[in-house]
Amino acid sequence: MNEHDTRQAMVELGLSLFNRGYATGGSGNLSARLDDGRIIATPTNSCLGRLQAERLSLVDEEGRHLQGDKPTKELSFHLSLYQNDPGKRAVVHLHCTYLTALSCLEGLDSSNVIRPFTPYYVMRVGQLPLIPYYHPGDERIARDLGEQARNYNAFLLANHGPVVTGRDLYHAVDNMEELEETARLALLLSQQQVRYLSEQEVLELSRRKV
Ligand SMILES: O=C(CO)COP(=O)(O)O
Ligand SMILES: [Zn+2]
Repeated sequence: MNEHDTRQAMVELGLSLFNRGYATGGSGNLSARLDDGRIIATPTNSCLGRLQAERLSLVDEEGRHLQGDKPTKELSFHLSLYQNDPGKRAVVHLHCTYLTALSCLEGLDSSNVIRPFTPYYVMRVGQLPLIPYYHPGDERIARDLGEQARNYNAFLLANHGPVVTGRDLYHAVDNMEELEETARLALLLSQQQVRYLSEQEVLELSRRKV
């Protein structure tokens, strides 16, 4: 996608996420890496439902501000994901209700917060590691995500919310929506006897990534 189309996609997807309640108020941020390595990111304190294409922040690979409004305070973790895994071309961070609820629970399995029970969770996300709590904008989020970037395409920030990546913005948003619905189901089923997918079933699904 060229710069113009990326800007349009960011505005369109931000509005769509906002209109369907995945993003509220001024929380969350989006970014996408262009072919030349520059990055378009949502400005800090912006409402994802009211983004303007020409005001989106443009930064270089090192995060130097080139154009537009001041970028998100989470720019460092977006950059760290791109720098550590060239396959990642878009990053979506939200405070969506069910994943954020999950991120506040005690006793989570930090290697994989959601044990697989539906195919698309495995096919789109696979595993969801938990990142310890740090305040929003803390450089340690960037450090931890960078260390694990190659191995995962989604992360859950403890007491905060999810970070999901993709090969473009549409892919990252679709992955995020699948993950949020999976968290909703996990909480809905928390008092029920769930038949989890077997190791063999998970292995077979992980070869069918979408
Ligand atoms: O979600 C957020 C912080 O974690 C929102 O921050 P920004 O408004 O700076 O993007
Ligand atoms: Zn946040």
